[in-house]
Amino acid sequence: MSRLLLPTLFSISRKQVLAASSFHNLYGRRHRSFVYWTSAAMSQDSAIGDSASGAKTFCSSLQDLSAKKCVPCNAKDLHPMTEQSAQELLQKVAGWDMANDNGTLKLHRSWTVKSFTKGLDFFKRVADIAESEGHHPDLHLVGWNNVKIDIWTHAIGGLTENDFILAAKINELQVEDLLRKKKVAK
Ligand SMILES: C[C@H](O)[C@H](O)[C@H]1CNC2=NC(N)=NC(=O)C2=N1
Repeated sequence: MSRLLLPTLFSISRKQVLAASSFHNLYGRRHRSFVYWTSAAMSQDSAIGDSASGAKTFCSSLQDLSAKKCVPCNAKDLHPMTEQSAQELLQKVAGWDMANDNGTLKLHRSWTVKSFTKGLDFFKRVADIAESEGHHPDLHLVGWNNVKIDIWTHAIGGLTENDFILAAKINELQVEDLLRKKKVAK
């Protein structure tokens, strides 16, 4: 990144980010990465409040979700993410879907495990992450070997970046030993 660009990038304020975003909304979305950056910046802001400069937001939005930490859900300026921002972040959590449950956006993913007890082992591995993040999923074990997980931020009745961070960390779990082998089509 050229030296000239770096200071300007690090001096971007939230207002400039929002102006740039509306510019892009008005004049088409030629640079998907920029739109991603803007929406991620806003969703990042909504998660941690107004950052003093775009720099912190800019840097953190480049960070991989699984390397980030969840913030306390009682943070006063935590707001539900817009469906558009959620769609952008959904691209970063492979295997997860988003559903609108009576107006509440939620993340959802399911797995087939080898046995009922392997399903409980799966829950334990997820629980360890949830406890360390202070952010918790809804866990379901149905039909004895189907693990289904829903994630949303209960405190605000919608999706925040916390939910995507938790989903990304669940995706990093080593669970191959618990999963039923996929049937190979003959
Ligand atoms: C203070 C602390 O952040 C809250 O009690 C947490 C606990 N875990 C949580 N998990 C989820 N998914 N949503 C919440 O609102 C939530 N709140």
